[in-house]
Amino acid sequence: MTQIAFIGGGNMATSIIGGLIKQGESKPDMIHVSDPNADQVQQLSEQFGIHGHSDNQQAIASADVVIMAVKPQVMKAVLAPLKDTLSQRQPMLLSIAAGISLTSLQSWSGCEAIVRCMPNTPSLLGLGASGLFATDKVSIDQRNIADALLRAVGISVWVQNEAELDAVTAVSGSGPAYYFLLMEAMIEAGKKLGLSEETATQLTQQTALGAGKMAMEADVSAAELRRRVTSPGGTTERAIQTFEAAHLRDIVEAALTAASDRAAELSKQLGD
Ligand SMILES: NC(=O)C1=CN([C@@H]2O[C@H](COP(=O)(O)OP(=O)(O)OC[C@H]3O[C@@H](n4cnc5c(N)ncnc54)[C@H](OP(=O)(O)O)[C@@H]3O)[C@@H](O)[C@H]2O)C=CC1
Ligand SMILES: O=C(O)[C@@H]1CCC=N1
Repeated sequence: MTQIAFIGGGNMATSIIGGLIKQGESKPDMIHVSDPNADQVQQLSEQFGIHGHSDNQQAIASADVVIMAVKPQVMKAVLAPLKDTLSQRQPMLLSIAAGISLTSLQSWSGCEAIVRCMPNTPSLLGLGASGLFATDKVSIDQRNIADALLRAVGISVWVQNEAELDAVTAVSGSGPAYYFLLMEAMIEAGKKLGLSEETATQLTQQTALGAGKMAMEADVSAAELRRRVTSPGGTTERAIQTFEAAHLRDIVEAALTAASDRAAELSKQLGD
């Protein structure tokens, strides 16, 4: 079975480790994690029964796959002391960092087989959405391993060129935050209309879940599902008119463009 090392044991690593174990995709004994925060390492080892390390070198010592789950800003510094070992051992490197290019990852790690991936936090529940892109040095077997790792926590989609990962970041990487923002706003508005916080929260959460599930399961578009809620001359029509008058679609486009631009900017700022 594949030995996996996570460098960085934060939010995303926790989500993916949880998914891998829950789905039986990996045995706890085959997973190593390293993080400077000793409490975090202890918590992960206790929760999942995996090997915890404070030293990144120890974590990667026998890894077939090294998953880089640190913030983009520290990626170069984290890889520098590992470069000799990685160059010599040549595991597959899988980076989940926003906006760190394959060229930078290759030059900082010395690895040849590299997969860039953009997951999202619902991976914790097995409901993640990940975009992946691989160098041509990644073998079919390694590609299948990367795909299986991410499919253990949701769906995986391979993109055709590296630049598309910036768009994936904007749509699904950051996407959960947009839905949470809308939920925050609906709960606030519900309270202003007289509901208790608890009731507004319950109704908003269940409505988000129901709408998401309907969109997934229906054989018609989101636009058609929206039309079916919208009675002519009714309440939804008024709300939708209000959103359209405030140019919601333009706002969404501007927000996603800003996220995608930021991913590209990070790659320029943090690259060599
Ligand atoms: N959060 C999200 O929704 C998504 C995040 N990503 C990407 O995932 C990556 C991780 O994000 P996220 O999990 O949210 O971030 P977190 O900050 O939760 O996790 C990063 C972890 O790396 C640790 N770390 C810092 N320095 C080192 C080091 N030298 N060696 C080992 N570990 C180290 C941090 O420790 P400490 O806190 O002590 O510094 C922290 O625990 C980022 O690159 C981000 O772009 C991708 C998709 C979605
Ligand atoms: O906000 C970020 O930069 C990371 C990448 C996608 C989600 N979180």
